[in-house]
Amino acid sequence: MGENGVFAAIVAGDTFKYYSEGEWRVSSSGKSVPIINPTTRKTQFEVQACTQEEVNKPIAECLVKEIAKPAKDAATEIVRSGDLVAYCAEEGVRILGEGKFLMSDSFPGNERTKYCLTSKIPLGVVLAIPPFNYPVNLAVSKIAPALIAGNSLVLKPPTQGAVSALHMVHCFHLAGFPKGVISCVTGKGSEIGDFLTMHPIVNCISFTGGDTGIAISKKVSMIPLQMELGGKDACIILEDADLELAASNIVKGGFSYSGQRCTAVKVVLVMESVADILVKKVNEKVGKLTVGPPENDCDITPVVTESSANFIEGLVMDAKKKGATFCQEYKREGNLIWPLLLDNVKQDMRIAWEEPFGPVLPIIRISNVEEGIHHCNASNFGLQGCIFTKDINKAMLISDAMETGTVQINSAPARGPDHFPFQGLKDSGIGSQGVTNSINMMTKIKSTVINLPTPSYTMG
Ligand SMILES: NC(=O)C1=CN([C@@H]2O[C@H](COP(=O)(O)OP(=O)(O)OC[C@H]3O[C@@H](n4cnc5c(N)ncnc54)[C@H](OP(=O)(O)O)[C@@H]3O)[C@@H](O)[C@H]2O)C=CC1
Ligand SMILES: O=C(O)[C@H](O)COP(=O)(O)O
Repeated sequence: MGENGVFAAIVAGDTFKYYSEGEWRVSSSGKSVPIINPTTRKTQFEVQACTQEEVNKPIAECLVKEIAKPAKDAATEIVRSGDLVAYCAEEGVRILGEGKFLMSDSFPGNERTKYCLTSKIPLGVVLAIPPFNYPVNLAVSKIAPALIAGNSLVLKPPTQGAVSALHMVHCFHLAGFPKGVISCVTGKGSEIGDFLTMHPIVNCISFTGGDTGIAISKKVSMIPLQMELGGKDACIILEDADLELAASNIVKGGFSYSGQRCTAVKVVLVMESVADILVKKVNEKVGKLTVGPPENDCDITPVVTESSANFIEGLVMDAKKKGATFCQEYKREGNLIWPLLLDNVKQDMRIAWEEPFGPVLPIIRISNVEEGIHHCNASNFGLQGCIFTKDINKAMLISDAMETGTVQINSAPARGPDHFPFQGLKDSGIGSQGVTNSINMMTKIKSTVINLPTPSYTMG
């Protein structure tokens, strides 16, 4: 079985290596897969039995390098994307296999002369535009429902994240997707965006990102839009809350991927009577966050661009000038900003309203819950929110009063699991995502009506 000369590098002992990042490698699984010669029915070759981690790593490493996502989170994004595709394939079969049969005499005044058959048909071409923070997962969450519903798809990946997305597209290519079903065009959104979004062959746009989505909505013609835009997710803490649980969720919700998630906790509204204890607990946890390069799997990594870092710094300096309490010293090196909790934030500070998309979290102290609800509802955003209390009755009342697409009770905001509906009110979006909603949104209803000359029940 041995290979000689130029091919020696691709074999380890009797087993062929696998190829990743320009190198021939041996799997950490220590296992191999036999390839049986159909003629002799004996093992002819052995190849590496790669682990799931090794399969994911080529894409995941791009995420680390391109968007500074911590290594563990990058691998999670890839696994999550694979799971989403698998679930979508099943859900598509369920949803698209369904139709409806309606009879005219079930509506007042009609006879049984019409049989209506309805089914779902594809829209045509779906344009998918994901943002930098989930260039793979938020691409797949658009690609999978579009394809299972029978559409073809054009992906315009975020510039920062494009290489990760290209690797993901290659997986679809390797899986044998027919030519032309998926296209992936790269380039700056500011340069090719209008051409794509206003292109006459595009029948639907699924977009995730910032205010750009609002501009697109105003420009495009009469096609279905799915827009997931910014958020200023509020976290309301009542007096009876489990403060340890709340503190853990505030840190996880506010600082994971350095706050660069639309669903990040972006303002904490805490009852004054428990504010000191909560702030102490949150500070202890913030102190344990590691700061540094994504390759080292640090919790806080450089934010995506220098202009993002400058924007975040602008919010911090505005809060400083207007008297916010700094729980940590503000520290920045290049794009790396150390996690910062700002206490006693007031309504006139920009950070009370704007989303930093960075590791900086404001705390507003409130004297009653209505104040918290009012702050949440006064925002132009309405993505998610969360409430911490042990009183489920109160939580339900507050949830109903909050003008956000989702309210989490006793947990930080989050999009997943990916089959849950995900939607924003007001400037946070149009339509609803989640596997089922996306499949439905990317199809049209088609009816065929059979007309009988005489009512069917008159015979016999
Ligand atoms: N609701 C949600 O799920 C999310 C919301 N966000 C929001 O987005 C903000 C910033 O994220 P970011 O990714 O920079 O958002 P952007 O809106 O700037 O970019 C999102 C996507 O749109 C593309 N794009 C840019 N200009 C145009 C255009 N004129 N026409 C069509 N496409 C265009 C970008 O491409 P290119 O990279 O080439 O510019 C990118 O692929 C955050 O502050 C947050 O508010 C972000 C992530 C998720
Ligand atoms: O774009 C985003 O930031 C997301 O849609 C949030 O997803 P997550 O809650 O799973 O991080």
